[in-house]
Amino acid sequence: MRIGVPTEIKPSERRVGMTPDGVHAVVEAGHEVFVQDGAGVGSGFDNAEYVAAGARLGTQAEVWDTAELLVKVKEPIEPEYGFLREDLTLFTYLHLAADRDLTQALLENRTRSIAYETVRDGRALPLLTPMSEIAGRLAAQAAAQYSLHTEGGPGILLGGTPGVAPARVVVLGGGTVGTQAALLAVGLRAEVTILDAYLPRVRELTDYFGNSARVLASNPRNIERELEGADVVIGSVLVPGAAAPKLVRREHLDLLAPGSLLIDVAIDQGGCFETSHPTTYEDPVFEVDGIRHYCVANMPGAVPRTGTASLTNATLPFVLRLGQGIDEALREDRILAAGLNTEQGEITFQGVADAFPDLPARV
Ligand SMILES: NC(=O)C1=CN([C@@H]2O[C@H](COP(=O)(O)OP(=O)(O)OC[C@H]3O[C@@H](n4cnc5c(N)ncnc54)[C@H](O)[C@@H]3O)[C@@H](O)[C@H]2O)C=CC1
Ligand SMILES: CC(=O)C(=O)O
Repeated sequence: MRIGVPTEIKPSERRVGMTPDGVHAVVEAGHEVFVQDGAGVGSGFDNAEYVAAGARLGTQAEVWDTAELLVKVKEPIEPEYGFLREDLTLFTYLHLAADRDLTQALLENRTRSIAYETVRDGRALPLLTPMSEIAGRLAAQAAAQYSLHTEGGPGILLGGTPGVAPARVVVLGGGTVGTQAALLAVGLRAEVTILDAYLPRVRELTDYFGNSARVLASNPRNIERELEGADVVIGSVLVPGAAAPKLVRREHLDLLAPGSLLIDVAIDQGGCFETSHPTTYEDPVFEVDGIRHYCVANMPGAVPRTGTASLTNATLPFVLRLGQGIDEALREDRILAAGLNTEQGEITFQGVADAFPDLPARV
């Protein structure tokens, strides 16, 4: 199969769809891999490493136009829509429920798309998890950074100091992002509360964190009580593939401590705070009613060396499976089939169909 790996062009995105080691494994399996000239540089891989692994190098147009399967990191952005076509399968993060324009472009061009974030094995999301692990850790780092006076924050050390109380960090959604964010915040000695709506997860988190963090069932009253006086709120809920539920509304902002920070990691699915909108690393923070919002939609893009290696570890077995025949893989592999979001001009994923009831769907 002809497999393409283009350069990511989203602002501040330096990850790439495959490491040279990944390319080597795919070439060994008998496939042709076309990597865009310079695609790996931002992740620390130069052209020579890809060529040594068996890839051919090409321009953006050559890579997109020749690929049967295009392995990316981020969703195509507007300048890439012109490359979409019917005999192309996209394998990448898509977050379509939050992106009407891209959904329409995929449908109009009849492109088949498999979204990493909805590939699903029971409750596990094997291709979202590696980037969620990174984003969760980065969320705690961002909380520490943007609490500094020098970064426009209130001048709080998350862990406090002997005799001075630590910051209160509230984590909404205790899945992969939430757990990693809480772990680092606990490590910094902040006072951490995690809320999750799924009771078996609440039990797991309670056992896991012991006395180091409070774990509560998520409901509107518990959320309101925890927002009161919070210094940092990390939004990390997910209903896989669907638009994120808005758990914090504008009127809740008054409950927070002055100068506090909302970090909406779930922004890629539309965000779980009513006042959020996506930002990039070029201008990550904005203010609403005196409350700063950090809503970077590609947080792992800042750690491309870690991110690209971690992503390839997870995607490679699925790329090899698709390489054996995309139709067959989607028919026989229910984990991979859960990732199918669009095909032949129709939405094929329930959460995306629910977000855009006026667009053609087959779910
Ligand atoms: N901004 C970025 O760069 C990145 C964003 N993400 C996003 O972060 C979000 C979280 O991802 P994961 O942690 O991997 O998901 P996950 O599925 O591991 O965890 C989500 C948790 O939210 C809980 N939940 C669902 N509804 C809830 C509610 N109403 N109240 C409280 N908890 C609720 C679920 O029970 C689950 O435990 C996703 O939207 C994901 O796409 C992930 C990586 C990077
Ligand atoms: C999950 C995702 O969209 C990202 O890592 O950028």
